[in-house]
Amino acid sequence: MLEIENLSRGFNGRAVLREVSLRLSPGEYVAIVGESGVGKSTLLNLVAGLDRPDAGRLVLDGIDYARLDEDALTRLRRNKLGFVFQAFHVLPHLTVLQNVALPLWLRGVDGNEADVPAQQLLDAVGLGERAVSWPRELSGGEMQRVAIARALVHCPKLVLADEPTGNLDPANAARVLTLLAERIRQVNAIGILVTHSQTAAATADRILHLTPTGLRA
Ligand SMILES: Nc1ncnc2c1ncn2[C@@H]1O[C@H](COP(=O)(O)OP(=O)(O)OP(=O)(O)O)[C@@H](O)[C@H]1O
Repeated sequence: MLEIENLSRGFNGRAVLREVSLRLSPGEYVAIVGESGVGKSTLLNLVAGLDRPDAGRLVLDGIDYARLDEDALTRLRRNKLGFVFQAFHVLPHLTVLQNVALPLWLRGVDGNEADVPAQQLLDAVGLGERAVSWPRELSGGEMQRVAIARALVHCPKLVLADEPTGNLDPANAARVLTLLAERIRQVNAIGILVTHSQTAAATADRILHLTPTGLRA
């Protein structure tokens, strides 16, 4: 269970999020839409533990992680979260397969053992034949698909995606969105997708609108 309770965040004295609340159970996948600048990415960054709220609680499986110290927060992110962000950090000195296997290595899975699920995810995003390529040899959209494979490989319980199909052609966008929704259901995860695309939002179970006064259906 993810509980977002009265979450507030402002920058330079200007309130962006005001007491935003949302409760999601395992298996729930929601899309958050809203005008540019309303605070969608700000909200996702808070839920991802990449930024801290000014006020409010973020509770995942009973733990208020808005208040954890950096080490504990890093462990929680590593074990339970999968992110697909606009600024995807594909590591240049690792091959495509190694990049995807990385979340498994960080959880102590042996190198060879990690290769199997990493290859499966690469196949699922249509990059099975690029496993030994280097990130510099990929296009922007291919790199984005590597980032998506990496975000899902360790079956995270909380999957967060910020405009995950921004650089993709319609066919690959559809493939990635299907994979995202399937994975979330398969592992009974909680999913939050932030997007401007109606088509992308429609792949989630429910659409929520973020407005200056909060989240509404
Ligand atoms: N680190 C920051 N420092 C100062 N202002 C910030 C910071 N992060 C976000 N903001 C401001 O907060 C507001 C909300 O930004 P955010 O990126 O969350 O909006 P968004 O709804 O995701 O927009 P878009 O749909 O255009 O991506 C914006 O006015 C932005 O300038």
